[in-house]
Amino acid sequence: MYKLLKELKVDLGERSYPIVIGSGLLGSYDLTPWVSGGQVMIVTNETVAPLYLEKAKACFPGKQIDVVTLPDGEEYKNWQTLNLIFDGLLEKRHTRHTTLAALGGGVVGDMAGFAAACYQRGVPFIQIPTTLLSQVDSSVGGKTGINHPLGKNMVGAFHQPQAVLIDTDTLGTLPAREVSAGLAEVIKYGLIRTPEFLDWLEDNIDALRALDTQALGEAIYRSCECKAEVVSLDEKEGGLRAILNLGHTFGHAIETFAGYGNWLHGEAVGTGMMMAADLSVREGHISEADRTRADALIRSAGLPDKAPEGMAEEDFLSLMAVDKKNVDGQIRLVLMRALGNAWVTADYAPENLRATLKAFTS
Ligand SMILES: NC(=O)c1ccc[n+]([C@@H]2O[C@H](COP(=O)([O-])OP(=O)(O)OC[C@H]3O[C@@H](n4cnc5c(N)ncnc54)[C@H](O)[C@@H]3O)[C@@H](O)[C@H]2O)c1
Ligand SMILES: O=C(O)C(=O)C[C@@H](O)[C@H](O)[C@H](O)COP(=O)(O)O
Ligand SMILES: [Zn+2]
Repeated sequence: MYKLLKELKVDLGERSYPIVIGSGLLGSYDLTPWVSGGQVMIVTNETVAPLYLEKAKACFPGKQIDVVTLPDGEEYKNWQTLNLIFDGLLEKRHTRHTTLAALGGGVVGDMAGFAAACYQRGVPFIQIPTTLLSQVDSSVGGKTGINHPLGKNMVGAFHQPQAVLIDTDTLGTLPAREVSAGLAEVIKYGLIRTPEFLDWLEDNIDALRALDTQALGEAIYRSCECKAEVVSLDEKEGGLRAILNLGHTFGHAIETFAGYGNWLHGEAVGTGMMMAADLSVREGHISEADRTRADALIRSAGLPDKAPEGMAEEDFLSLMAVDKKNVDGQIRLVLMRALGNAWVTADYAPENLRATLKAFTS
């Protein structure tokens, strides 16, 4: 039997949905109340399927269950792979009353969610995230999509899930590097909106890296609570939601430069947050001591602190020029006024941005 740890709600009126957090959920938690028709298509990948597919199937008793198994990797978050989902849906005669279920990390979740947004003009989907990063971030909030060779997440849709089912037991099989990547997004919540969470993270970072179940449950809950609140206030990133992009303008440039493969999303975001902290110091918003504190926490999570070898200032500037937050050709960045207080702005000195880029490139 499962053990429920917490339940949260993303409050979006008729599109509201629960985030259920617990252990032993896969295999025993009944997800059929969130399935309106008789068909379910589980979208997963070749790494996750052997680990959790059979258990996931047991969450849909009485339903016709089909499966699409995608190749594994950020480099497959593209049109060709997305098409495999549509192929599977059509081959198995799934109608507009089907429900998709994303079983895997953020790559599977973003692609299955986008497929759900598009298939027969939109069908419901459920998120069953199995990485730390997807449990604390990508499964919540309805951003779905794929990458383009010229820019990260450039094609996509807002499409909210019916429910998010987080089984913390799945983290037991997650490689250490992926745990560190997930911690980048966890730290992000402390830096953008919840300073007291930063204190907690400093005390618990070693326990988190060691996969201490109690610490993980708490970090997942507090992260989802912060994300659910921000998304509930600003579903489609009219303003506030952009703070969830702390470190991402730099980070997405790194991922695109690296060809979506060598750098994990969380690693790029970790370095990107250090770059945002650096620029926040240069702009006179936070102190050198604040920056040192943020950097120490990011490093203690096992994250890199320099841009990829061979990536130059000009590479950053040309890749950041296509960022989705840009307005009228101006690069908008998420900066910090204090640790735990972020906002999006185009109001910074270009020479300070250049100095930041110089400091992180070799
Ligand atoms: N939609 C959003 O709001 C949002 C938020 C953050 C990130 N993202 C996106 O999420 C993606 C990154 O997600 P990710 O970090 O989960 O990467 P991922 O989906 O590539 O998963 C990381 C690796 O872990 C494997 N894996 C998954 N679950 C496992 C488990 N329980 N045990 C062992 N291995 C497991 C995967 O197969 C993969 O090899 C990026 O594409 C990023 O852009 C989206
Ligand atoms: O949910 C959001 O909003 C975020 O920005 C969360 C980010 O961690 C995530 O990486 C997201 O996919 C980035 O979105 P994008 O719009 O910058 O592509
Ligand atoms: Zn992210």
